[in-house]
Amino acid sequence: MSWGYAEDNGPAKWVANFPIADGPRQSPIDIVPGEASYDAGLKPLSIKYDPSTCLDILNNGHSFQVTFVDDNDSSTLTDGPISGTYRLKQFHFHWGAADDRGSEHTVAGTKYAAELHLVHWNTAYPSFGEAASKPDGLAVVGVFLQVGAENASLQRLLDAFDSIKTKGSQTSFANFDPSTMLPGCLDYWTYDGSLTTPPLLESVTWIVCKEPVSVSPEQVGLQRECSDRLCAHRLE
Ligand SMILES: COCCCN1C=C(N)c2cc(S(N)(=O)=O)sc2S1(=O)=O
Ligand SMILES: [Zn+2]
Repeated sequence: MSWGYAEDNGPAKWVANFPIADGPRQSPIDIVPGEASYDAGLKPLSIKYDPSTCLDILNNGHSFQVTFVDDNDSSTLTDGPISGTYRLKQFHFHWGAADDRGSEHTVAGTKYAAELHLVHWNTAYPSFGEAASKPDGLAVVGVFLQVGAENASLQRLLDAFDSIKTKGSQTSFANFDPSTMLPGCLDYWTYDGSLTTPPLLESVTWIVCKEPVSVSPEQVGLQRECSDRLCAHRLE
């Protein structure tokens, strides 16, 4: 039985096959702004994405994921809390069964409708696979999605959904600029954590944007409706 979000294979059961679930730096967490310390030494994020590195969109069975060419420094994350250059590898979303839940991180207990994760790996290591197991190997930028105005950038992704209905299917997806998914203000919280799904590796510097972006109720509904076909998880 592989991991998922049902009663018999959900987060409470992951520790059986992935003991690191009980580790010291597991994600997601509840971010309590009042308890976060301000670090004047932290720099603003420097994000530079090249749409031509966008490769394909695939249904990995838990969500849909847009993968990028990462054999050069065309799409990178630098500065912020990290040192060195991290390359964009993929982005994906987490959403739930209803508009009032779906995000993985919460802010003082508040859940958002969904959460975007932009996954980058440290070029100090020879490959993504190598980096994924190092304590400073990955940096994931998290963006909360809240229900409101329609998100034109997300619509292009949702339109691509129709061609990846079954688990494991993928289709080419070109010239998408993920920076169109970022909020106007890139203020962030940061902490050392892990992958939020198995293998739960404790290799992620989390960079969670304070400002959410909007999605329309129809778009969240479409994402949810498609999630049945994507056999994506239901957080509750
Ligand atoms: C060699 O590859 C091992 C890890 C591969 N990945 C597996 C995940 N479960 C995963 C979860 C991620 S999340 N939800 O914490 O961003 S990113 C990510 S991932 O880095 O793409
Ligand atoms: Zn994720």
